[in-house]
Amino acid sequence: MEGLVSMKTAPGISFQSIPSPNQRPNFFLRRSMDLQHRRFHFPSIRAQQSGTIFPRKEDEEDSLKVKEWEVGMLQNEVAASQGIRIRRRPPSGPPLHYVGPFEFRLQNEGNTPRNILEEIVWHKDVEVSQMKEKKPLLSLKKVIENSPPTRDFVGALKAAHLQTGLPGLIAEVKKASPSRGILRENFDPVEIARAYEKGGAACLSVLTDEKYFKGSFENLEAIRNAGVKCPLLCKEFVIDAWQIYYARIKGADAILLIAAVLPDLDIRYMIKICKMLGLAALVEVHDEREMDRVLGIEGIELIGINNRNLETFEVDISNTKKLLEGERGQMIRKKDIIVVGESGLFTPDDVAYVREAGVKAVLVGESIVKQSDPGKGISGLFGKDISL
Ligand SMILES: O=P(O)(O)OC[C@@H](O)[C@@H](O)c1c[nH]c2ccccc12
Repeated sequence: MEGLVSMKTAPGISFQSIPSPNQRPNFFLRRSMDLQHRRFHFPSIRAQQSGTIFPRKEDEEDSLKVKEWEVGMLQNEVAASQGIRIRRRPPSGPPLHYVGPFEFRLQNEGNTPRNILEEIVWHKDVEVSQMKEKKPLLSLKKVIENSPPTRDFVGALKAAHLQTGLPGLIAEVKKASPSRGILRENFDPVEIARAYEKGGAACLSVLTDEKYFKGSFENLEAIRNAGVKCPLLCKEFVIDAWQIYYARIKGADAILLIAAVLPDLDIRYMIKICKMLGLAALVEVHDEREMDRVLGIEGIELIGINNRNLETFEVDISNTKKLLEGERGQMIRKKDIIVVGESGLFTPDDVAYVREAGVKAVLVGESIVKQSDPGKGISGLFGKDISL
C-alpha cells in the first residue's frame, strides 16, 4: 500500500515549489492529477510482470520520470500556443515504458538547442533542480520570515525620473555576456556597485547567472551586505518559482521575468509570488506579440523592452520606439506602467531617443561597466552629471 500512497503524493513537477494549493495553476494540476490517476489504475508492465499489482521502487521512479516528461511536454505545448519558441526542456523523447499521446510528434526533434536563449534555459532547468534538492522551498520560506524588508524598486525609479526629468537609471553589474565576452577583467562587484550609486544610479541590476554571464548570487548578496542603498534587481533566467524565493533571500528587491521564456500562466503566478514576497517584477518583452501578451496580464507595474534579441543577439534601439507606438503606448500610459528601455544604450543621443519614445527608466550594462570608473561612465552616458 505504501507504494501507492507515495505515488499519489510524489514530487517531481516544477509546480512543486508552489506556496499553497489554492494558488496553483489549475490546468497543470488537473492534468497532472489525471496522469497520476491513470497510473494508479494501470500498474506498469514491469509491475505486472513482477507478479504484483503494486509498483516497485523502480516502477515508481519510472513513473515519476514519465510524469516529469509529460508535464514538460505540456508546458512546451502551452508555450508554443502563445508564440513562445523557447522550449523549456530538451525533447529527449519519452522515458522507458511511455505509451502516451505525444510520442509521434517527437520523432524528428533533435536534442540540440535552437539558439542561445534555449541553451541557457535548458541548462538552468538542470541547475535549478539541483539547487532545489539542496535547499528545498520550505527551508527558504523559513529564512524569508526573518529577512529584512525589501526596498522600493519602482518608487526609486519614479523618484529619479521626477527629480531629473531623465529616465531613472538601472545600472548593471555585468562581467560578461555570451554575445560580448568578458566586458571587464578586473571585476569587483561591490566596488562597481558603489561607483554606480555614487554616479547617480537609481537602482542596480546584478547578473546572477554563472555559466553564461559570469555572475553569481554571491555578488548579489555581497552588494546587499556592503551597505549599498539602491534597490537591487536580480538578473536571472527564471523558469521556476523557487528561484524567486532564493533571490529574495540573497537580497533582491526586484526580479526579471522574461516573456520569451515564460507562458502567461507562469507570469501571472510568479507576479503573485513577487507581490507576496515584496519584490517588484520587471517583465521583459522583445516584440509586439510579447508586449500584447504582457499588457493582458493584471498587476504589472514594470515592463522592460529589450533592444537585444536574445535568440540572435541583434541589437536595435528603435525596437523600444516601435513597441511604444500607437495603442500600445496609450494602454501603457493608461495603466501607469513604467517602461524600461533595455540594452544597447551607449550615448546621450541613445538615452534621449528612448526617452522621447516614452521610457521612464533605462537599463544599461556594457557602456558603463567598461569604463575604468563606472560612475564617470554614467555622466558620459547621460552627457551630464546626474549624481546631484
Ligand atoms: O549591456 P547592455 O547592452 O547595456 O544591456 C544591459 C541589459 O539590458 C542586458 O544585460 C539584458 C537585458 N535583458 C537581459 C536578460 C538576460 C540577460 C541580460 C539581459
